[in-house]
Amino acid sequence: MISAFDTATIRQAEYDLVAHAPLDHVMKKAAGAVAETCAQLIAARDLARAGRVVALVGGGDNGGDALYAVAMLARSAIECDAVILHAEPHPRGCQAAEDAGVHLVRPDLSRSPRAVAQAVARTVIGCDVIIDGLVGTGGRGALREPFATVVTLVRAGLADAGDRLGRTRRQSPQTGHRPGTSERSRRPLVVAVDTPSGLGGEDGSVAGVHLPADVTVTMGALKPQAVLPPASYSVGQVRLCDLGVTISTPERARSLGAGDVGCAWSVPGPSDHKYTRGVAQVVAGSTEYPFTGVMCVEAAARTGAGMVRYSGPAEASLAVLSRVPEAVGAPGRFQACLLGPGLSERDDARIEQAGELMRTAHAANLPMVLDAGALRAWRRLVSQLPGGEIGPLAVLTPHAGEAAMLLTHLGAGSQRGGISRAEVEAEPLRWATRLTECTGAIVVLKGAATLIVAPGEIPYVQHQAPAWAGTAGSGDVLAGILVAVAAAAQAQSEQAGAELTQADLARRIAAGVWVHGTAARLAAGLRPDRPAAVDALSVQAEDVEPIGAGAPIIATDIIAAVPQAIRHALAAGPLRYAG
Ligand SMILES: NC(=O)C1=CN([C@@H]2O[C@H](COP(=O)(O)OP(=O)(O)OC[C@H]3O[C@@H](n4cnc5c(N)ncnc54)[C@H](O)[C@@H]3O)[C@@H](O)[C@H]2O)[C@@H](O)CC1
Ligand SMILES: [K+]
Repeated sequence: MISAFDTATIRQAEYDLVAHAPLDHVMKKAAGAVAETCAQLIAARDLARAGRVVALVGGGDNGGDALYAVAMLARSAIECDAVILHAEPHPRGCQAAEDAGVHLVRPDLSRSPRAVAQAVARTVIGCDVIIDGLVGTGGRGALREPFATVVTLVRAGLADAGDRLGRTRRQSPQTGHRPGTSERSRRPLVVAVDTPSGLGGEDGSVAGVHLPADVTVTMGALKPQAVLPPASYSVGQVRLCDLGVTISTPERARSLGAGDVGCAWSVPGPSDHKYTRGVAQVVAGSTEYPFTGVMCVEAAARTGAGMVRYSGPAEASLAVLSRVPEAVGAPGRFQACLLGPGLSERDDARIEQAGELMRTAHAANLPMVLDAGALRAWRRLVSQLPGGEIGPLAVLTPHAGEAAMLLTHLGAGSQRGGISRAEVEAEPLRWATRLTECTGAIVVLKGAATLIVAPGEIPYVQHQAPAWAGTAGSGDVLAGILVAVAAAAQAQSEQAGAELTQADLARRIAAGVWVHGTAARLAAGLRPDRPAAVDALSVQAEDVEPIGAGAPIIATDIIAAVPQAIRHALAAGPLRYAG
């Protein structure tokens, strides 16, 4: 499990720590982790020269960490510059850097932000690693000048360096030149100290310009921006430097790893059969989108449902049964239902069928997953339920556009108008939480990082899915996985004679999201675990997964990889006891 805490909580824990240990001692430990990361990244570049590091230094202890880090690197014969961008930089850090032979660059801070930024850009050219020590946990609000312009110019330079490299690669057929690994990685890598400067929102929102990192070496504990989107899209690989702080307050957000999923997963024992493993009922597809159900049903079956029942248009039933002959067309007992993929609001017969199953599930307190068409038909479907309440075991799976539509419909926006998709994308945690408050349901807000939020619970955020997973049908596969997970959870509770709780269901749903993302990674040719290496300080440079790593996939590739993803989770989970 990866846990992220509020910045103020972590700062307090660090204060408590430095009350018992000298601050410089703690800072040197932090700086040591930054220096080690830089040295490893440079070593992996396989350079004929020693390598060069440039630190961008602000006025606080974040800048102090950066100064101590370059001091350590300079002592191991790496060429280092430190660009001092504050009138009063950390004095002992400056001294340490100077003593170690670091070249201190002091742009004239009385000049325009652009002139200062150009001085920075000149220093950065040709370096291998940029250490971002402008602002850390002491940052307040959007970056001020000259940092904002410095960051803008450095970002532009990095993008340009990437483009030039791309052109070289495209030219290779004419020149016969094949860029090697070291050339591929010629763009300077950015190592953020504690957090990329400019990212400070406690809810993952991003205000103003920031410097995205390839690796973030974070101190003490993970900050919210390390896991919460959209900020988390800019932290790169996160490495935790364990300072030995103790935090007893609840997390701001958590992410399940393979071992947690292995623990949460229902596995069949010798006395199990299809009904005790969970029967999933799927209502998907319509005359407009007849074949959506194929993906939902196959995904549910491959996730390990004991049985999958399917209701949909006649032509779709044939397609479902030809692909998954194990599916059952006849209605009957079920433990969780999935309503909505490929469901058209104009298909009255199908909406009526979905409504009937929803009433059955609601009356029996069974989990139900509401996706796509069922979210669009919210008013018609939910108004049929007693009190118009969907219940705690409902799982809503909107993407940002659907969440905006639903929030608008529920009147969750401002007085003047509804919520836009862009607003949800800018503050996904805020709006997922709002949606869960309005409905009482578990909300799975889909995106590059998917949030799983239940009322009053610590939100889960899962980052496994590569960008290639954003493809037609991927959401249908997720919905199929989730209904199988929900059916298994319900079946297990029935066996134990206990009520399935919303908190338990939310955790299992997060595990289902992990399986979907991990299956997509495997399908795309990536290794199952995203190299987040949060507690390993032995990173290899190839662990820094570049944007766009992997290869294109289609939704059915994800389904095919589901069993392998589950196998990986179970292998990382506990050895179960038969008793
Ligand atoms: N306190 C501790 O126990 C430890 C702190 N450490 C480091 O210290 C950092 C926190 O240090 P500080 O509290 O000095 O704070 P920071 O260094 O994060 O930020 C303070 C500096 O940034 C400026 N600043 C704040 N908001 C700004 C904005 N929006 N635009 C431009 N400048 C802005 C302030 O004027 C000040 O100069 C951590 O992020 C971490 O890197 C680590 O060394 C570990 C131990
Ligand atoms: K920073």
